[in-house]
Amino acid sequence: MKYANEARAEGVPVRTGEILYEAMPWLKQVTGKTIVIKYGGSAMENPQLAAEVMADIVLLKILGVNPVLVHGGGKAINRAFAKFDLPVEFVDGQRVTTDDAMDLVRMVLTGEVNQQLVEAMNAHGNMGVGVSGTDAGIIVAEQADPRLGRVGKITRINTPLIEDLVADDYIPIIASIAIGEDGGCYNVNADVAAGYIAAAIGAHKIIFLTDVDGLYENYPDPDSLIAEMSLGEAEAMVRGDKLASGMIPKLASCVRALDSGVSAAHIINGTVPHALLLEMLTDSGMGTMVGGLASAQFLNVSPVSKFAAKLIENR
Ligand SMILES: Nc1ncnc2c1ncn2[C@@H]1O[C@H](COP(=O)(O)OP(=O)(O)O)[C@@H](O)[C@H]1O
Ligand SMILES: CC(=O)N[C@@H](CCC(=O)OP(=O)(O)O)C(=O)O
Repeated sequence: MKYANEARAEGVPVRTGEILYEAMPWLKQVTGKTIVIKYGGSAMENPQLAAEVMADIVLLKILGVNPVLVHGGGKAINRAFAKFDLPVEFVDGQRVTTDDAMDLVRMVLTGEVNQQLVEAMNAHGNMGVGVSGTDAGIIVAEQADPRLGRVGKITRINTPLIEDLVADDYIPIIASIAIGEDGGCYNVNADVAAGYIAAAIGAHKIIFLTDVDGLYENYPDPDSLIAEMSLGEAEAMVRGDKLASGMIPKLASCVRALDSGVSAAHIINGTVPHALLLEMLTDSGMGTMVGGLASAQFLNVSPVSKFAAKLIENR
């Protein structure tokens, strides 16, 4: 037997109840909704953290959210390229991919990264289903530019498999490989794939988990980290020349998703423990939110303004 006083003396956190309660308004906004989560290779480097991200996604599912995970694995691909002495070259955030390199990219994304995520997620109940974008023709593409080799430009998303998995309460884990209109397969940037998928399935939100705190207007000046920006501001930034490699496809994807009716796009730091939960279920939120607001503001704005922004976003 144990007395209640002893339990308290061991430090039952009084704040826990308040924290759980704080989640209620946010949960009401997202429960039953489909959220596309793009998990980038940069934020997956620590396997322990990656396992925690998978656990958080399962928790969101248990709470009634329908997550659809789209993943990259650029760093793992770079390592494989180094092993086979293949040159790593990017043009506007897209990897130049020869025919031989394509086999390696597919092997790493579908055979290695995808299955690691499935394994980590399914340690918490068998909800995760790993698929390649080629399965059931989820991602269909054609050659983007002959100079990039087998890099795909997405022409279509076939949604039935994703929708069936979600309806059956599974969590799709999708590797960014596309089936070619002309046969074969294509390497598709995972940010781009996530934006197209979010648009095609009519997701409520899209969240990019990366390895920086969000989008910086003048990277890496810490004072230029953007808390909120409108669709118009994001479009202007994509058209401008300030964005560097990794953020070009991410912000362009935010724009595509918002243009297609997704209510908000977030770029957050996936290396912060429980970043997804903090963004989705707390008053403070995290990172950069695109959409729903008229003008860009920086992170040192008062928390009240972020709170108001969230309310507007969720209308
Ligand atoms: N304006 C910017 N704001 C934030 N990060 C930027 C910016 N420009 C370039 N970056 C770089 O983008 C990287 C994230 O993109 P990337 O490496 O492709 O990540 P992921 O694997 O998550 O897709 C950051 O680590 C950072 O170095
Ligand atoms: C065409 C293209 O660039 N494809 C990407 C696919 C993986 C990816 O996008 O990974 P991250 O999300 O980690 O960046 C690549 O080969 O790196």
